[in-house]
Amino acid sequence: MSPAPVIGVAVFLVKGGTVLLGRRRSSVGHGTYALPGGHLEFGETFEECAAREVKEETGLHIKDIQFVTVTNDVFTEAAKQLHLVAVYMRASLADPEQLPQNIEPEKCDGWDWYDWKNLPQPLFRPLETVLKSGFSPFPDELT
Ligand SMILES: Nc1nc2c([nH]c(=O)n2[C@H]2C[C@H](O)[C@@H](COP(=O)(O)OP(=O)(O)OP(=O)(O)O)O2)c(=O)[nH]1
Ligand SMILES: [Mg+2]
Repeated sequence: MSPAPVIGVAVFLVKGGTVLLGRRRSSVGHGTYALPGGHLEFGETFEECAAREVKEETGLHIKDIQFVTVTNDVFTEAAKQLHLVAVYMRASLADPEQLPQNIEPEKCDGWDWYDWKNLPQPLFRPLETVLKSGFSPFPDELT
């Protein structure tokens, strides 16, 4: 039988015209740039999951957490079949001075801020899907 779809929550953490990205070391999307995020746990709201995952992966505290968009991707070429629903949230730093730390180096090569108009390549496929749809995490006045 096919495995059940998995629910991920990913966060567009924005600062000026930049977003926080890290290169994945996980088997799914290894070597691609992705947003901080992780799997929704039982009983969590999307906002709770976003705040928890960003804290666990980068040490950063976030605020103004809002739902922005959702993707639905099926990875069939991987050894393990994966159907991924990702809920994207947007947030900002609770303290603009706080710096990201690479708390889970086995999962990520490190975090950095990237200009939205000049993103690194390759991007994690679900994130690529979001971009291709024309989505921007920035309010009109910043783009
Ligand atoms: N981190 C992250 N995950 C994403 C993005 N887009 C997307 O579909 N996802 C999906 C992939 C995963 O199946 C799911 C969770 O992300 P993850 O692979 O970082 O999971 P994780 O190990 O940090 O989570 P956990 O099992 O510790 O809770 O969300 C994205 O841009 N960033
Ligand atoms: Mg993660």
